[in-house]
Amino acid sequence: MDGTPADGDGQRAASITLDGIGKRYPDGTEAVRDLSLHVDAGELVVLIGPSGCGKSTVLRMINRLIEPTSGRILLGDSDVTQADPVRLRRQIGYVIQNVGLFPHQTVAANVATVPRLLGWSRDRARQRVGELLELVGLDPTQFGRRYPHELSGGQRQRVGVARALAADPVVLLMDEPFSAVDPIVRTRLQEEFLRLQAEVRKTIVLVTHDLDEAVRLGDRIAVLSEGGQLEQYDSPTTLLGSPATPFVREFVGADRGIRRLVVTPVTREVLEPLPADASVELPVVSLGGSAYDALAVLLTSPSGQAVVTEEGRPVGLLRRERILALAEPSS
Ligand SMILES: Nc1ncnc2c1ncn2[C@@H]1O[C@H](COP(=O)(O)OP(=O)(O)OP(=O)(O)O)[C@@H](O)[C@H]1O
Repeated sequence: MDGTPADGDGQRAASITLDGIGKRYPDGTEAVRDLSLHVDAGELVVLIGPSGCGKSTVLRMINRLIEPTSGRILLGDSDVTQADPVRLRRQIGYVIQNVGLFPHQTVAANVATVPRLLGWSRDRARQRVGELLELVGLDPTQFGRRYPHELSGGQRQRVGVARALAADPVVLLMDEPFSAVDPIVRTRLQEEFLRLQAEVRKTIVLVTHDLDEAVRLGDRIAVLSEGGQLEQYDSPTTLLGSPATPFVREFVGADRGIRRLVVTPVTREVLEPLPADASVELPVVSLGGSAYDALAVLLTSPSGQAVVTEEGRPVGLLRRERILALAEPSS
């Protein structure tokens, strides 16, 4: 986009402002009514809500695969409804559930799709493809020449992400990007994706059905109900700790306390001093690791205790009850 803000690292990311957007389909279905939402540059926001609440419609309005019938959408301070849609889409990466790779093109050619459309030289495109495949954890010499059917589901998904990042977009839109792979691969892809995001710091809007995924990935989560109504827009911890409406309370469910542990770190506040006779047999938990991982360790500790370490040095004792108390809903 012209006038797109660049951050200090020279990487580009634009804020997104949805200003009272609405979509009424030609058959009269009002998929989204008057939704306003702001996503900061470099932020990862997850849209979640029951099937049919309008998540995909919202996402596709941002890159104008669907035209809004009311309201404005700004990238940075430019109105996307005034932009040329084809040019706009080249500036916005888009990743969908089954990736949509071109089956008769190699991985390298798939990733180079947008750079080619933008008229990059062959050398520049080739170099970029190499960088991106490395970035998503695929060896370019090994995978660049393969065809999509020669990859696993998780590898295809990584190629999809690499392709979406190819032309250094200001925004990345992801519609259920990890839901087509099995749960173990999904968790690994999510972890890799968080590492990738820490590096590229794109503004990302991600749609999912999976609350655990939303909690793991989102800087903020927007919970939508029918008609794209915004029920709550908050950090995962606040959402799980203080659901704003009965709808959200029901949506996040009775086990929200346990979910909250995923995004709660083990801090010094929950530690007790290590007794002088602390058994060397106690399992070990890392300071700053998630309370959820700590609970997994504590559940297998016969005494319900673990030693907490920082950079390998013991710094305190953690009891199972302290972690369970963190899971108690505050409301
Ligand atoms: N082209 C269309 N014409 C008419 N109605 C549509 C069209 N596309 C979507 N809808 C309707 O708009 C509403 C929102 O659909 P949308 O796909 O945005 O929801 P969603 O939250 O992404 O759903 P899911 O989670 O099931 O993918 C639904 O009632 C859907 O039936």
